[in-house]
Amino acid sequence: MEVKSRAPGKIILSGEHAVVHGSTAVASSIDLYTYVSLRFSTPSDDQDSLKLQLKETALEFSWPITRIRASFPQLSSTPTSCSVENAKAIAALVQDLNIPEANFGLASGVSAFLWLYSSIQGFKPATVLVTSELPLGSGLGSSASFCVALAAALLAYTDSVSFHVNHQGWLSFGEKDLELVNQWAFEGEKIIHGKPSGIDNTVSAYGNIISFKLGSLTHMKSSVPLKMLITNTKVGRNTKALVAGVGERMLRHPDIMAFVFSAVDSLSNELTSILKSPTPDELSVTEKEQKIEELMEMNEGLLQSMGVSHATIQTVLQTTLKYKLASKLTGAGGGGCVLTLLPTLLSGTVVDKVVAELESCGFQCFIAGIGGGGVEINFGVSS
Ligand SMILES: Nc1ncnc2c1ncn2[C@@H]1O[C@H](COP(=O)(O)OP(=O)(O)O)[C@@H](O)[C@H]1O
Ligand SMILES: C[C@@](O)(CCOP(=O)(O)O)CC(=O)O
Ligand SMILES: [Mg+2]
Repeated sequence: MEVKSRAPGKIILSGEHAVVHGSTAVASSIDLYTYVSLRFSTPSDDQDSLKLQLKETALEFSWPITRIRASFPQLSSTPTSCSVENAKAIAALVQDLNIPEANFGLASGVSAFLWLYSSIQGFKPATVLVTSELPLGSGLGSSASFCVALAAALLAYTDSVSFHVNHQGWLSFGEKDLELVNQWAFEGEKIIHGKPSGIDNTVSAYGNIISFKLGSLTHMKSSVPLKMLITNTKVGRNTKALVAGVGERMLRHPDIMAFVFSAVDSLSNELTSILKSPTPDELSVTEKEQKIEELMEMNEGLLQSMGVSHATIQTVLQTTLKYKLASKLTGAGGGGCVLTLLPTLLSGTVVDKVVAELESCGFQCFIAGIGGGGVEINFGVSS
């Protein structure tokens, strides 16, 4: 019995961090995925353990099922936050793995895995293989796509799940089941991020472009092509620490930060109406692109005032500005990835020049497809 799932990463077009404090944010799925293959052991495998293989790092972790069973005497089968007691049990299971120092960031992902696996599937021996096309810890939502793909694979075998056929053996979940995948993924994100808003797991589960505010969401199809250059500064950072840093700044300057978050809310609402309004209407694509560029610049300024920029992000901003292109960081900031809008009428020569200049700084540039579908599963492929 084997199932494979895939869940997309994301870019945040406006509103990161402020969304954690109740502002609206706009995000889109991208066509880079995390894949999870789940295979339950059969009696002939003679395997009484749970194995987790992380392909990119070539790491493999394994726990005897008896040990996992003893760690979680009581678990709820509906989406539940990990209690302090269970978090301690998970910490003990992870500590014994001796994860190499260079990969220590994976500990929170492994913890989320243990929580989701045990809660959803209980104590069945299995092998889970994870591969990802996303750079980890770069603002493209690898943590959320990991949790969504994991929750999807784990829920695929539960009774009464319904699917729609998509393409080439890939299936999508019915509405109710998709929301269950999303809720479990959110519980995983809590373990990795501490205080996530839920936007990343929601856009990874549902796909498309969404406008999101405290759990309420609007799906959209953009009326503007939205071609974004993604520049990875390759400076590693940790979303949990950056989100906590913004929270602390808010405690120090509550009145000022309330204005900043409110400005972001208005900005995301304006972006939502630009993206939703049909073209052609009173605004041409070029006029809409100019408005989006201005909103990106303003959002970047507000993100700087939250304290989540980085010297490398400033370098990307200054470089793209030389070519009259607008950029903003995406995701938690502090390094990670920066978005640059590539207007429809921009010549290929300019794109080549700006990419060459950014890459000469040691950054990595790419263009990802925006606004595709969300999580899918496949019962017919072997990894
Ligand atoms: N494929 C994966 N395998 C294991 N853990 C993962 C994977 N993808 C993400 N994670 C977990 O998520 C963390 C990165 O999440 P985060 O700091 O939120 O950055 P982002 O979500 O922007 O990539 C990693 O350090 C790891 O703990
Ligand atoms: C900063 C934040 O808005 C987005 C974080 O995204 P990422 O983990 O950096 O991809 C946090 C959140 O919304 O949960
Ligand atoms: Mg994340």
